[in-house]
Formats: sequence, structure tokens, C-alpha cells
Amino acid sequence: MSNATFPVSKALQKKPLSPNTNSVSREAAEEAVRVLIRWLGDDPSREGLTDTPARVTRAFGEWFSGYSESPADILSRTFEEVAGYDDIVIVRGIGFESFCEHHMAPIIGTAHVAYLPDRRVIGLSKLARLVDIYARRLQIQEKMTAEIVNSLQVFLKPKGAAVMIRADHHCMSTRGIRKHGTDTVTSSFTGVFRSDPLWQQRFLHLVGLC
Ligand SMILES: Nc1nc2c(ncn2[C@@H]2O[C@H](COP(=O)(O)OP(=O)(O)OP(=O)(O)O)[C@@H](O)[C@H]2O)c(=O)[nH]1
Ligand SMILES: [Zn+2]
Repeated sequence: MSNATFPVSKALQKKPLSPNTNSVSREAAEEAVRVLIRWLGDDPSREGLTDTPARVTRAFGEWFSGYSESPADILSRTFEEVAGYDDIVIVRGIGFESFCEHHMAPIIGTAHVAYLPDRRVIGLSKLARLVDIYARRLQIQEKMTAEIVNSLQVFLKPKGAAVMIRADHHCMSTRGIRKHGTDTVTSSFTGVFRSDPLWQQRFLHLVGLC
């Protein structure tokens, strides 16, 4: 279990650069793809590959759209808690696709995101959007887990938040050590989920781990 420092760093709150508005032009990105194709030993000007650099940059824009989205924006719309509800809110099994920052290889996984409301709740879809904002960046699993839990704590201000992620790292299964069928589990807690073993146990029970 991680001991991510809290409160969250200022960097988390800054609006990140978008792949479309940063200092590298789309033309330069497409040229980089052509260089890679040449480096592989193929010819970027042959018929089947002429449109590939444009497709690849478009695909990267989608896979890495998290750089142009801000957790503050999606977590700003909250609702008064329904009177009398005083238990965990959890969305389980949020599927995501990410890419490891070491090899840019896919990380395919699921996240469980929970919080204990302090008067306010948030639309459930926003928890899944929060996962995607951080998944659609170059990541390591530990950082992604901590970023999700910390931004939920900072912007929603619940009594506590808990995140658990299970993922398959393709850099471990399709290359290098080539171990298939492994998964990596990380978790991160704030507030009561961190300070009170009973709340933490309850979260683990809800995600089916105890
Ligand atoms: N802690 C952590 N490590 C990761 C994650 N994703 C990939 N890695 C690891 O990052 C490490 C990078 O190791 P390096 O030795 O620099 O790179 P490498 O020579 O390609 O390593 P191998 O994968 O062992 O061939 C590898 O051990 C990967 O398994 C992640 O989310 N968290
Ligand atoms: Zn990797």
C-alpha cells in the first residue's frame, strides 16, 4: 500500500499542456514517426505507410488526451449529499488503457475508486473520468494511483478516498522478461481510509480482497 504524501503537490493542480497546443507542431510529430519507421528498416514513402504518420499522431492525441484535461474541471461540479447517507461511495471495475513511461507500452487495467462523503457527493461518471485523465498520460502505476486518490481528496474534500488499481503491463508481457498472466496491484488511501483500519478493511471487502 502506498504512503503517498498528502496534501497533493502544486503540480497536480496545474492545467497540463495539451498535445495540440504545446510547442511541438503536428508536422514535427509526424516527421518523428517517419524517422522511427526508417529506423525500423521500412520506407515511410511506400504506399501503405504514407498516411501512417498522420494516423499515429491522431491516435497519440487520443491515447494521451489526459494532458489537456484537468481534474479540477471535472471535480468542480458537486451535489449536496442525500440526507442520511453516511457510507462509502465506490465505483468498481473502471477499465482503462494507459502507457508506461519507460517503454511507452500499454498498461491495461481496472481501477476501483471510493470515497466517504463529507456533505457533498459527485457524479459517478466523474470518478471514471478522473481515472481516464491520469491513465491517458505516460505513467507508472504507483503514480497514477496516488494522483487519482490525491486529486479526489483535494478537490472533493471527502472524509477519505481510496483507490486500487490492477493492471497488466505489456512491457513485461510482450517484451523483456515476457511473463504473461501477471498483474500488478497498487492502492492508495487518504483520510479515514488511511487512519482507520476499519474503513480500510471495509474498502478492501467491497473490492473483494478480504
Ligand atoms: N514500479 C514500476 N515499474 C514499472 C511500471 N511499468 C513498467 N515498469 C518497470 O520499469 C522498469 C524499467 O527498467 P529498466 O531496467 O530501466 O528498463 P529495461 O532494461 O527495458 O527493463 P526490462 O523490462 O527488465 O527489460 C522495468 O522493470 C519495468 O517492468 C510501473 O508502473 N511501475
Ligand atoms: Zn514499461
